[in-house]
Amino acid sequence: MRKMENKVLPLTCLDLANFDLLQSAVSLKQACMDCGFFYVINHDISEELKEEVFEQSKKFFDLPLEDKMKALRNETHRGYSPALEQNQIHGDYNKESFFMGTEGLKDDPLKAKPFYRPNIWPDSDVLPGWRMTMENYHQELLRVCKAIARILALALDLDADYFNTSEMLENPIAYMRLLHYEGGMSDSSRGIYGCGAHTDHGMMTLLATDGVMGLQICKDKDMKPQKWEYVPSIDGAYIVNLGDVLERWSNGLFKSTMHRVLANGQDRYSANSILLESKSRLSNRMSSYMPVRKQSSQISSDHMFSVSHPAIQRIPQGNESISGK
Ligand SMILES: O=C(O)CCC(=O)C(=O)O
Ligand SMILES: [Fe+2]
Repeated sequence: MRKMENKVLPLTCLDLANFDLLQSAVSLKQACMDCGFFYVINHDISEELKEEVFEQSKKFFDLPLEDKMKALRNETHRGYSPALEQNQIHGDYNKESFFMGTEGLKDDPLKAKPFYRPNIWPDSDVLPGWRMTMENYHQELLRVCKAIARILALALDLDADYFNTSEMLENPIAYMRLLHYEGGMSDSSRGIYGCGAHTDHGMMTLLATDGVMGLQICKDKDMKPQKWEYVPSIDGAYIVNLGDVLERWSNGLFKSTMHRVLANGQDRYSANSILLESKSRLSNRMSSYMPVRKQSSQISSDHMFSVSHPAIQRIPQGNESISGK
């Protein structure tokens, strides 16, 4: 088995209590261009709620498999996904998960769309209060995502509320996932990981873990040999990473960085929320988004085509200042 590298990566910390949004945007821009991973603090999600989520999550995963299978994941990607069902680049090892998404409100035409269908829940007699805790937490994560989106918009030289419109984040497609990695050891030589190397597909992901180390990122996937660095969890902070949607919109300026989870023999629990926005999924991308020329090698070759958001036609590069609006 290959020796695991223990290097820990220092990351930018975005403080949502900082009133100087432009100052936040400047340091966030640098973090987004560097690796797209950062921490967020002063988000106002209570520790009690987060602890309750992890407790309830553990209760669910501790249920007998036959009970968990009653909430089996359906075609709209909601519900329970047993271990070894999800294969990414290499097989994920002993990872089980539970998915929930945003639901359309009563009489909302969006309700008919697959991304807004009803969730699947464990039996409330078996896990009382479970649904309410998760719905509450999901709303809180969305609130934080929207606050981060304002600063990301400023970092892209757009209006702070650019993403917070009814077409975009006011009706977001947002999934929350509870994850449980059950013991086991990763073995790179056999391609066995807690979670194989991947980038996230959405706009951004917010992640909380139970503190057991495992998440690693690879800033340069073309470097040989690849260098993987640990991203530890920090008390009171969430880990945020940008996904492929934002990398495309920004013409590759902002990074959706490859990451994976190593299993180190211990059980590990995490919860993440992946935020998409509604328009890119519900309408034809090519008619909504203007195709632009690729910017040198900034866009990875596995992207079929490059689309940038119409408003993001020219993003200040490197040291150029952000004007704010
Ligand atoms: O569990 C983790 O720490 C991260 C999992 C992850 O990257 C994902 O689910 O996309
Ligand atoms: Fe991920």
